Amino acid sequence: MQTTSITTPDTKLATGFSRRSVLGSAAAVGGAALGIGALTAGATPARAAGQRTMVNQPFEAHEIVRIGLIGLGNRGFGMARGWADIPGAQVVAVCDIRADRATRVADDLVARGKTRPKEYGGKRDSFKQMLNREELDLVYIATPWEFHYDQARTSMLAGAHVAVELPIATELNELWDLVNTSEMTRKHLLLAENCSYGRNELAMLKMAHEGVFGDITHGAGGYLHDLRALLFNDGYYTDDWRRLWHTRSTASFYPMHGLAPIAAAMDVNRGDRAVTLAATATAPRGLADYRERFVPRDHRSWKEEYINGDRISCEITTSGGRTISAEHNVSQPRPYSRINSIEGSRGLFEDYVGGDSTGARVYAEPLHSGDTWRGFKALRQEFDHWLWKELEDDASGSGHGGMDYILQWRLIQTMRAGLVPDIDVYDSAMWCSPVPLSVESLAKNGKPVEIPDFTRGNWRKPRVGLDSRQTEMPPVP
Ligand SMILES: NC(=O)c1ccc[n+]([C@@H]2O[C@H](COP(=O)([O-])OP(=O)(O)OC[C@H]3O[C@@H](n4cnc5c(N)ncnc54)[C@H](O)[C@@H]3O)[C@@H](O)[C@H]2O)c1
Repeated sequence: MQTTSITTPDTKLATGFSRRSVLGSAAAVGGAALGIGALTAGATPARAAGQRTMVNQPFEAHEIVRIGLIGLGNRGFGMARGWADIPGAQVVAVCDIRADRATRVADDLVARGKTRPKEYGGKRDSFKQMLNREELDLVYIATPWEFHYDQARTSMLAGAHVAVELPIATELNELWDLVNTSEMTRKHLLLAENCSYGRNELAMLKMAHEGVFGDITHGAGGYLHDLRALLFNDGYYTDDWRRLWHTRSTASFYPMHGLAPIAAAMDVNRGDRAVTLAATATAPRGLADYRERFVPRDHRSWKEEYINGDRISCEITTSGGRTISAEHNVSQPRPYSRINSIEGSRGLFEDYVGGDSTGARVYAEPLHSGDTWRGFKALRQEFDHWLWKELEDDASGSGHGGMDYILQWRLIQTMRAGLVPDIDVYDSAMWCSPVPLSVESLAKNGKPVEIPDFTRGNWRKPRVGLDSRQTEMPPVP
């Protein structure tokens, strides 16, 4: 399936994406566009004229949401069906640098009874042609990480709201540039963080907000997923893009799946603020060991050197005296876990006990006593989020236990009804900031570095986010 080579360092340099920038240099691509220049962790760039906050900014109401998709590999193909199935959403255009993948998705949607979307592809910047020609309300981006920033920024400048797969960008000035572009264009950009809509995560959020755990003091989350077989599978990640990141940088590439729900439960950017991050990295052992045992000697991966630590741990502090541990490890054998645990003055919750999320346990006063863990089932039922009560049947069978569908339904609902999105550009930037900040902290031998206040002071105001009030999906015209 590997027809076009796009991930060699040389072609990347041609797009403005350089190896040095991945290593945490502040001199990456887009900052110059809005005059950001080189940034260190704590610096806050001034707002340009005409730029104002997107905090509490509702979407304009859309009768129908016209969606364009960029990147139609593993993730994009699966999500295309979900987008097309949401009431009042239409996938009107699809784009992949590999044109055959655009055709595959278009064929699939037609086979499922949908109108055929326009196909774009063949070139690295075919997405620009799509953005120029199509009237799009929403662009969804599921390309390799190195393309997210440019594609997201260009989409907002073309007049569309944007949902981006993890991470929205990998450099600090790119994160700032996305914040600034969103504020300037009045277009929302959000991380398509499906795990924020996990059933346990949303129940945990509601319990945190209703005081079940008392004053929250600590949480832990992350992405612990044995990806070794997929990373070395020739047919999976296009042109090896994900494995190659492990040759370029020592960084926490992808902790957001576990970090985002914990940050939401702590009201980060909505009453509290993440202020410092300190990172540690273990030696890189897992990928080389796997290759040694399972990959033939003539495989191209034998030319690679893996430099990313197997486990990158980030300790985050908040202005409210809380701490968050955010972990990343995809290089060692282990059962899957996003950790997902939280504790406070009256109790605690732990997910992924016994290997998966069905083993979640809780202990909270005055309900529980005697040093004995209780199962989470009854409390989950009591604190079940309205989205799950409403959409359980529709979501069943969709990706990642249904949370992909819930994310998609809720985003389309907020767009159609003209509501404030649950996740905004500030949440997205904060959740993705461990990517560059872990590099910066590691370069300083693990010293804490400042996490920027992407809200520029608006974090103090408590406001609604994922713990939303129940509202209806507008009827389809
Ligand atoms: N939220 C989740 O649960 C979840 C799950 C899997 C993947 N992801 C994310 O989705 C993204 C894609 O991952 P994947 O596993 O689908 O990778 P993939 O390699 O299967 O797909 C990437 C696709 O992007 C295309 N592409 C590359 N450059 C392009 C360009 N300039 N224009 C248009 N298309 C381009 C490739 O041809 C390929 O089809 C990643 O960011 C990944 O982290 C998220």
